Amino acid sequence: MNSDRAAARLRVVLGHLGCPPYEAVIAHPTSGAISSASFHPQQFQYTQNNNVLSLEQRKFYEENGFLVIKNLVSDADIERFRNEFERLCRQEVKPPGLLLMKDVTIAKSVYAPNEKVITKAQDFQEDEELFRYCTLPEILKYVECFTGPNIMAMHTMLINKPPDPGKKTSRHPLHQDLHYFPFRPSNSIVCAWTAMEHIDRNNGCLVVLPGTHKGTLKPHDYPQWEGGVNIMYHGIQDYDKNNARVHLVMEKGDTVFFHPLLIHGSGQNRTQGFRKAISCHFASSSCHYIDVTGTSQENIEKEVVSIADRFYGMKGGFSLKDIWRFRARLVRGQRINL
Ligand SMILES: CCCCCCCCCCCCCC(=O)SCCNC(=O)CCNC(=O)[C@H](O)C(C)(C)COP(=O)(O)OP(=O)(O)OC[C@H]1O[C@@H](n2cnc3c(N)ncnc32)[C@H](O)[C@@H]1OP(=O)(O)O
Ligand SMILES: Nc1ncnc2c1ncn2[C@@H]1O[C@H](COP(=O)(O)OP(=O)(O)OP(=O)(O)O)[C@@H](O)[C@H]1O
Ligand SMILES: O=C(O)CCC(=O)C(=O)O
Ligand SMILES: [Fe+2]
Ligand SMILES: [Mg+2]
Repeated sequence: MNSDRAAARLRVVLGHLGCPPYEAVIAHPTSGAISSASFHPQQFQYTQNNNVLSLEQRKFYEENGFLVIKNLVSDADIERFRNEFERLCRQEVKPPGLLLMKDVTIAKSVYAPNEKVITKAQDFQEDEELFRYCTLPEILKYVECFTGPNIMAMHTMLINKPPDPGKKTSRHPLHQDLHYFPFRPSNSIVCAWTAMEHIDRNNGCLVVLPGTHKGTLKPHDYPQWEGGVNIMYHGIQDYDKNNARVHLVMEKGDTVFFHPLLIHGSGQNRTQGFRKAISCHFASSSCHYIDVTGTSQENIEKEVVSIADRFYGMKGGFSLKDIWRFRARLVRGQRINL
């Protein structure tokens, strides 16, 4: 009997015995009941055993490489992130390490320090108000399902996708986030991305290729786009065009958790609003750094190191690993390797 059928049968049997539903049985592994592990030997590769995800949710992530949790972050918190982002853009506060990035088209036209020129605020680990996002118990509860108990916040972003300036530069090409990360194993890394308003295809929602997390890391480079491409927006050149693209329509507060090998991107913003999302990449602190020399990640390492040289004045001697170690923050449990 295959394990799906076994699980279905168990549910029927337990139902007859008046036992709680299958998920609840998983929640009490010490009660002497049969745990999910004994039913799915080696079946779960991308999620950890705990009692947070339902069997359905676990299977969905295992199969697809992402999971949307509706209404996870409160309106009040999102309002706070929005206000803080505006303060950062007006440069009323300047937390150390924060990178304010402009859209390539906008950077070359006007400049005034306000939220209409900033495409992305990155590395807000020293901004107490925004970094709250990475410590929200409702976020970490899910993150733990992928990373286990020792959790580092590795990379933070508030994305403020501008109305497309007419050159399609507001798009983010299809990519795998792992391309940017010099640490492994990939299954212990997860991105949390929360919609700060209603997001659909009109304002450039996330687009995912379900199941691509089961593949390998692909070579990335700048796409050949006529209108220009933002710095470091590398894309995959040769992904399977037959792969179904799924557009994630999300409401304010909805949060998607996704695997760093999942191929994703975002389309152009055809509205006049600045489409906002906040995100953090988390990793188990027991992950280890790798040397990317001689791999497809060498091109991004060179770019990151040169920006860090310029930004932090780290003249020479610093590796990608040093840059990551310096920006990473522990959010739960113990700091081990990272
Ligand atoms: C320490 C770094 C760690 C990063 C880790 C990344 C991991 C990511 C992992 C997660 C996965 C995430 C996946 C991702 O998200 S990948 C995207 C990640 N992007 C970045 O990290 C970008 C970081 N941005 C910056 O550092 C600054 O904004 C830069 C240095 C770019 C400009 O700085 P600043 O604003 O102070 O500079 P300026 O106004 O004096 O202009 C200087 C020159 O630069 C030109 N210019 C400006 N903007 C852009 C642009 N957008 N595209 C192309 N060019 C641009 C500008 O026209 C001018 O050129 P020119 O007129 O002289 O020719
Ligand atoms: N033909 C294509 N070849 C390569 N990448 C594409 C192609 N079409 C879209 N993409 C990329 O896929 C992502 C989303 O595509 P999507 O089709 O949603 O956006 P769009 O083309 O900007 O807008 P729309 O199709 O809604 O008019 C973006 O990252 C975009 O860069
Ligand atoms: O457009 C977005 O919000 C997501 C962009 C993205 O995937 C990234 O920055 O890694
Ligand atoms: Fe990404
Ligand atoms: Mg399209």
